[in-house]
Amino acid sequence: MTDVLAIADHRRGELRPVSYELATAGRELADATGGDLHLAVIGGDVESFGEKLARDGVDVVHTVAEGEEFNHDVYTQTIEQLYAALDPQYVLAPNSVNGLDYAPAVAGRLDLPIVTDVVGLELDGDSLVATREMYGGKVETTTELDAGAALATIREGEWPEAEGTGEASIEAFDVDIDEDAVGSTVTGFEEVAGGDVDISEADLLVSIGRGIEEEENLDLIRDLVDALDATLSSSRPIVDAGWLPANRQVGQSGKVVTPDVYLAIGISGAVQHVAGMKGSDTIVAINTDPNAPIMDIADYAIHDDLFDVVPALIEAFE
Ligand SMILES: Cc1cc2nc3c(=O)[nH]c(=O)nc-3n(C[C@H](O)[C@H](O)[C@H](O)COP(=O)(O)OP(=O)(O)OC[C@H]3O[C@@H](n4cnc5c(N)ncnc54)[C@H](O)[C@@H]3O)c2cc1C
Repeated sequence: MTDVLAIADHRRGELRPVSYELATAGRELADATGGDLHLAVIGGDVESFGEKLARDGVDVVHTVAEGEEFNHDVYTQTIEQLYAALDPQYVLAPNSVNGLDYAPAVAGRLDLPIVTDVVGLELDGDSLVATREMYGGKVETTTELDAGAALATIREGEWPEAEGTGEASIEAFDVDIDEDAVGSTVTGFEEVAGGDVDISEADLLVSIGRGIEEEENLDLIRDLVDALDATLSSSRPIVDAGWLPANRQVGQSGKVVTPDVYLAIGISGAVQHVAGMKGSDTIVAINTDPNAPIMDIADYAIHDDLFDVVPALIEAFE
């Protein structure tokens, strides 16, 4: 009982990036326990998902052909049966909408301690030590679980995605679902306003904050977005003001994004914002305040007025 079982996440026909992050977190934990990493994908196009998930560090990918979309009862029953068959020490799930739906139920059924929204995991002797954030990221806490087994949900964007093509075997797992206990099904999706864009999938984000001052200045920013062929996102005040829809918000109460480039324009870098974008590969910040927290984490900090810099960037990129 030293293995780790991680559960991949998918929605609307696509594997979510956290699936590959789970592979990294699971590998690290399995290295510490001395066990194997099992990565399971439940439902959807399991054949193609299985191949995609067979990345470096994964020992076995278990594919469970049960339905297309997430279903609470199918997931809880399946994970219970995977647990019985594989006897893992630890179970990892995403701290996503789906993960938070089924993980507590699974922990209850398996009588496992659960720790959610984890940003770090390590072993200390026989104890699992989980790092979590409190007070909007201002305080880090550690939770020590010494039960010898546990379930943890990991925060998206905290571990790098596993890469490469490993030597994982891909095995179909036959599950016996009690249909009488399946109480709900996904019948469809309804987009919220502006829901056509998923900023968490973007490679290049132009993100704006209160520094743009007025809604009409969005036109200037949209010109830059077009010139860069980028995707527009924002800090929370922009959404609160109704200038952009909620699906554009980056941060603790918005989305976690991990683009190749994050261009922060007139954003101060409050902890709640940084929680959503610190996993970006390259951070570029434009700010008149050299002491703004965003300047500390920026790879390129442009200490200047955005109303001078943005037109110059548009001209250069057009
Ligand atoms: C529970 C909770 C959850 C939250 N969740 C989120 C979240 O998910 N996402 C989020 O973003 N926030 C969130 N917040 C809010 C967060 O605390 C900050 O208030 C917010 O991120 C600040 O947004 P901002 O950087 O756009 O604005 P400000 O902090 O006002 O920063 C504006 C920046 O623009 C710069 N600036 C001004 N004029 C110019 C100019 N002409 N040129 C260049 N720079 C200029 C200023 O120097 C300043 O640094 C949350 C808060 C709480 C309490």
